[in-house]
Amino acid sequence: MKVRNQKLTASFRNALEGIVIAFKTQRNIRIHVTMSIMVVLAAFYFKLPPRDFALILLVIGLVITAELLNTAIEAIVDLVMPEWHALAKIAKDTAAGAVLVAAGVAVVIGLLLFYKPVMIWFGWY
Ligand SMILES: Nc1ncnc2c1ncn2[C@@H]1O[C@H](COP(=O)(O)OP(=O)(O)OP(=O)(O)O)[C@@H](O)[C@H]1O
Repeated sequence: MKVRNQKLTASFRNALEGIVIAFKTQRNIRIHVTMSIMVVLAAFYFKLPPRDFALILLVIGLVITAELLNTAIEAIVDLVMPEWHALAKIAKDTAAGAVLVAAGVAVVIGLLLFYKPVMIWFGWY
C-alpha cells in the first residue's frame, strides 16, 4: 500500500513537473495562463453566475490541455525527427491546429458570456 502511494505521489510530481516545464519553455502557455487569470478575475468582478463560471473554467482547461499536448507532440517530433519530414510537419501543424480550435472556442464563449455584463458596465445596454 505504501509503495503504491509512493508511486502515486511520484506520478503526480512528474505531472506537475511537466506543467512547470511547459510553462517555463512555452511562451504561448504563459500568455494563455496570464489571459486565463485575467478572465477569471473579470468573471469575479462581473459576478457571473456559477454556470458561466464553470463554462469559463472548462474552456480554460481545454486550452491549457491542448497547449500541453501540443508541447508534448513538438518534443516527440523533435526527438524522433530532427530533420524535415512531411509527417513531422503534419504532426506539428495539426497539434498547433488543435490549440487554435480550443483558443477560438474560448474566445467565442468569452464573448458570449461577457457581452451583456460589459455592455451594462459601459451603460450601453
Ligand atoms: N521536423 C520537421 N519536419 C517538417 N516540418 C517541421 C519540422 N519541424 C518543424 N516543422 C514546421 O515548422 C513549424 C514550426 O516548428 P517549430 O518547431 O519551429 O515551432 P513550434 O515549436 O512548432 O512552434 P512554437 O513552439 O512556437 O509553438 C511547424 O509547425 C512545422 O510546420
